[in-house]
Amino acid sequence: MCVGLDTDLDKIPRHLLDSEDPVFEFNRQIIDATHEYAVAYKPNIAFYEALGPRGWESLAKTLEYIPKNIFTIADAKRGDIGNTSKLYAKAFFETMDFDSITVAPYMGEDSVKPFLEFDNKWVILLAHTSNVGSADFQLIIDERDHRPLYEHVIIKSREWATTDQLMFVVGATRADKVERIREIAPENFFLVPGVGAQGGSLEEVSKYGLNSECGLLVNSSRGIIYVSQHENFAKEASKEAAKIQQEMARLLDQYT
Ligand SMILES: O=C(O)c1cc(=O)[nH]c(=O)n1[C@@H]1O[C@H](COP(=O)(O)O)[C@@H](O)[C@H]1O
Repeated sequence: MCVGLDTDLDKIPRHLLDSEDPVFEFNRQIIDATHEYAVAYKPNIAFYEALGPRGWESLAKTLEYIPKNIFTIADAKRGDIGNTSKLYAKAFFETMDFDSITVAPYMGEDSVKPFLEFDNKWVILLAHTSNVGSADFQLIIDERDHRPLYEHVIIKSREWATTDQLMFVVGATRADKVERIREIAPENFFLVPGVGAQGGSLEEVSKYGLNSECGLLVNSSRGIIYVSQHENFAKEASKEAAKIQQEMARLLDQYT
């Protein structure tokens, strides 16, 4: 399970607003409360960027606070011409020591490759996303081979990277696609957002998406971190994280 740190000053419990760095204070308590159930944390960079320099500071402190054995994802959805991507990669892999970053594939090979040039770092490429707009481009069928565009993204990008540096974003909201995606990317890990607040089915995703290494990193952000607005919010988040993690363990047993 991956806990999404989509920390929004308008949504965190009010009493935290009196602390010196409310975003970090919220994240600190969430991390303390959930780390025994999580294998990854995914701060969504937009939530920090929106706050300007103090947001970047909260992000840096949060990254430093996450236990070192837990995988970190900079959910930044970057990707640009080669020399720019190189600096995005440097920003998230060197200046900040994230283990991975979400990358948009739209600009193609030279925009993705700079992220793959770092040892022990991962690219998480958007393949089939969880939002309604995913249908606008990702589902367009290529008449030459009748494949939707997102399948081309997966097939092509697998030529650029080994399976231990490339994951794909596969939204939970269209579980019907997961079986097919697992066929064309049997070994890659999938980052699966869209359970919880967006309504995706963990059961369906597990049924079709699990592989012998597990292969699924299931993210929930709002469904865990905003489960309570009260002073004991972290305890409630912990209970919710435990519940989801136990459900995942059950599904892992059932489907592998
Ligand atoms: O790359 C992502 O993480 C992502 C891809 C996608 O297809 N859908 C999606 O919701 N996400 C992110 O996953 C998180 C989902 O948040 P919740 O819906 O609150 O669990 C947000 O940070 C989204 O930006």
